[in-house]
Amino acid sequence: MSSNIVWHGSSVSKKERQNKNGHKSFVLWFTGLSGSGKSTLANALTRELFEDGKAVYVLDGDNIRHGLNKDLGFGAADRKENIRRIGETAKLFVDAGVITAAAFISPYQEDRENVRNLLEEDEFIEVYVKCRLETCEKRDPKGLYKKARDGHITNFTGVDSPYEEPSDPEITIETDNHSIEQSITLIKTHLKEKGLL
Ligand SMILES: Nc1ncnc2c1ncn2[C@@H]1O[C@H](COP(=O)(O)OS(=O)(=O)O)[C@@H](OP(=O)(O)O)[C@H]1O
Ligand SMILES: Nc1ncnc2c1ncn2[C@@H]1O[C@H](COP(=O)(O)OP(=O)(O)O)[C@@H](O)[C@H]1O
Repeated sequence: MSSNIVWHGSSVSKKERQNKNGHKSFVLWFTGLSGSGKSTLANALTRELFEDGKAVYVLDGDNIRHGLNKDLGFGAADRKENIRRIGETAKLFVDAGVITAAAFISPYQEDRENVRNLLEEDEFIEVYVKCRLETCEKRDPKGLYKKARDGHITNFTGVDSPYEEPSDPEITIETDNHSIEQSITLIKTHLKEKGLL
């Protein structure tokens, strides 16, 4: 919709920022059902990387929906716009030299692929936080599944709104079977193998 706009180059490049920080910048995109463990893993990993001197930030669904995306709901079009804006935000963080952990249900494969395509190769690492609906519902950390089953919330992912599993994620964590510590180790091992840590 915008016209008559011209891109301005930056006086400090992404590479220079990465060199100053002493590491590459990229997005770890945690996707999965509500209660699967996205926020827990994003925050635990970020804490460890922060202690290790890395520049890190977490973008989290609940938090972003308090501010930047407070105008969006949970219908398919709004979820798409939610992920589009987060993708653009994550790209800015990567440009700023920051390791960015994004924790969003992001239920649609196409929307996740659009974010991947915004970034360079190796800058988007899809982490499928895989967990059986039954387990997520048992955990129900915010009581939302109960509300959805009782009909107080509609369009709830896994109940009356779809979740499309990633077809080829870089990392799959099965939080039914792995502890939080094991899950973090799996992610760090992948990042080291790829030369990102
Ligand atoms: N209808 C419905 N469906 C799913 N989730 C709901 C809904 N209503 C509120 N919530 C709460 O919002 C969090 C999900 O926001 P996201 O921005 O990650 O969702 S999405 O990516 O746009 O699908 C989600 O957070 P997590 O539980 O951390 O996934 C819920 O706390
Ligand atoms: N391996 C694991 N990884 C992440 N969370 C786990 C794991 N095992 C159990 N949990 C628990 O599951 C819950 C996940 O909640 P949360 O991180 O808010 O999920 P989400 O952000 O996907 O909605 C937390 O109470 C967490 O302690």
